[in-house]
Amino acid sequence: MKNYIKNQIKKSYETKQAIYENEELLNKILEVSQLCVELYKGPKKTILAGNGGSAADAQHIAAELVGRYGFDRPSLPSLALTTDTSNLTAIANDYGYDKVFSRQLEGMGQEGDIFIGISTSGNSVNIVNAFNSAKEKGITTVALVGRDGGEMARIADYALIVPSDSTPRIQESHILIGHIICDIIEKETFGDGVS
Ligand SMILES: O=C(CO)[C@@H](O)[C@H](O)[C@H](O)[C@H](O)COP(=O)(O)O
Ligand SMILES: [Zn+2]
Repeated sequence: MKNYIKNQIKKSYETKQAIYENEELLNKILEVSQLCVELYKGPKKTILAGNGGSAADAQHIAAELVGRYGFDRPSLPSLALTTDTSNLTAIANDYGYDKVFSRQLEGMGQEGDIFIGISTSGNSVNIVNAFNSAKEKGITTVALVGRDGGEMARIADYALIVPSDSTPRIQESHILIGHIICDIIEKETFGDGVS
């Protein structure tokens, strides 16, 4: 059993090692971070969404920005579309679960915002629909995904694909990438920058 636990940990750090060695993915993480830094120079916001564990990741990342990540500084506007149960239940009930994020994005997204959709498969239909709504509104789309990236990676402006086929291992890397992006945003916007 202890070996089983050690094997899970090994798989987790091997996935992170694969990211560490993937220059293309590292460049994309940097590109998305810089995009967010530019966004926060104006009155724009990041918007996030995901299902299940990825819903928790969306909320976690939004809270790092609105609250604080590493040090005290002014709040950065960020919205997780997974938190308002009245919106979620009404939209799911009246239009279907596939519309829970796209409908909110249509109401609350503004041109120039960035929408980050989080999914391990890259094929969650409610996020794919939200990407399509985002495009119509002039909102930049970022797919934080795994496996082969799925439909989301195909239609997003930027695709960060964790090189793994395991849902939990992908999720563990998603939050690592989310933390790195928040770290860069905070340091570049309010600190001494990132060298
Ligand atoms: O956290 C986990 C599994 O680790 C689950 O809650 C998982 O997020 C859910 O099954 C999601 O519905 C999966 O959706 P997705 O990652 O394919 O978009
Ligand atoms: Zn999970």
